[in-house]
Amino acid sequence: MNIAIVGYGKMGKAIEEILIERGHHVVAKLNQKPTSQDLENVDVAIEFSNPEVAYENIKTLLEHKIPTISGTTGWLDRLEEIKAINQENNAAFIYGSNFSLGVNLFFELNAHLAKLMRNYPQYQVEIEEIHHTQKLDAPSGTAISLAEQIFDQSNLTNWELDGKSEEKNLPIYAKRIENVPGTHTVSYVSDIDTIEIKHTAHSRKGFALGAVIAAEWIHGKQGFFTMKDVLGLT
Ligand SMILES: NC(=O)C1=CN([C@@H]2O[C@H](COP(=O)(O)OP(=O)(O)OC[C@H]3O[C@@H](n4cnc5c(N)ncnc54)[C@H](OP(=O)(O)O)[C@@H]3O)[C@@H](O)[C@H]2O)C=CC1
Ligand SMILES: O=C(O)C1=N[C@H](C(=O)O)C[C@H](O)C1
Repeated sequence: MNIAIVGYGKMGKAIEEILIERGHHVVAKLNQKPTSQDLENVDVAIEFSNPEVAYENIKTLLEHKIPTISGTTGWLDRLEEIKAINQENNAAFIYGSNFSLGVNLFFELNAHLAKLMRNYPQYQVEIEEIHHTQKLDAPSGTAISLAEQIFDQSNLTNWELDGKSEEKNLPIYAKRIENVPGTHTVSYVSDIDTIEIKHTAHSRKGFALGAVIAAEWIHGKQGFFTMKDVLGLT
C-alpha cells in the first residue's frame, strides 16, 4: 500500500521501518498539515504528531477520504467531532491510545480485574505511568484509557494527576525518566497487601507494528474502529 506518515518524529520513524519491512511504500513523510497534493495516491495515512495539531490533521485527512490511523494522545476532547466528520465523509478512522498488542491484552486484563475488585472496597486503586522526558502530555493516553475502564466497573468517576482530592477520583501518577518508552502499572492497595498488573514496553516497536497492522486492516473499510476491532477482541 501507499502510506503517508503524518508526524515524522520518533513514532513516524519507527513506523517507517516496519512499513518497509512489510513491503509498503512510504509516499509522504510530513511534519506539517497535509495538503491535497501530499495526499495524491495515498491509500492510508498514519498520524502520530502532537496534541496541538492532531485534530486539524485528522480532519483534513478524513475530508480527503483517506483512511486514517491516529495514535496521537492529548486531543481526545474532540474525538466526537472527528467521529462526525468521519461519518459525513463516509471515511474510515482508527484511534488508539496505544497500538501495541501487549497493551491491548493488558486492557482486557485491566477490565477483568476491575470487575473482580468491585466487591472488595478495602482495596484502593491507583495508576502509575512512566515515560521519556520528551513526552508532552500527562497523564498518558494509555493511563486515561485504563482509568476509563475502571470507571465502567466502579463508583470512581474522574482521574486526578498525582493525587486524590475527591473520594470519586482515581489517582494517576505520571513520572518522566530519560529513554523510557512506556510503562503502566495498575495497583489495588489495601492495609494488608497490594495487587498489581504492569505492562512494560521495551521499545517503540510494538506501538509501530500495531499501527501498521491497523493500517493494513482498515484499507477498504468505512467507519470508526478501535484496536479491539483490529485484533478481534470485541
Ligand atoms: N498510540 C500509541 O501507540 C502511541 C502514541 N504515541 C503518541 O504519538 C504522538 C507522537 O509521539 P512521538 O513520535 O514520540 O513524538 P515526536 O515529538 O517525536 O514526533 C512528533 C512529530 O510531529 C511533527 N509535527 C509537528 N507539527 C506537525 C503538524 N502540524 N503536522 C504533522 N506533524 C507535525 C513534529 O515535527 P517537528 O519536530 O518539526 O515539530 C515531530 O516530527 C504523541 O502524542 C505520543 O503520545 C506515542 C507512542 C505510541
Ligand atoms: O508518548 C509516548 O511515547 C507514548 N504515548 C502513548 C500514551 O500517551 O499512552 C503510548 C505509549 O505509552 C507511548
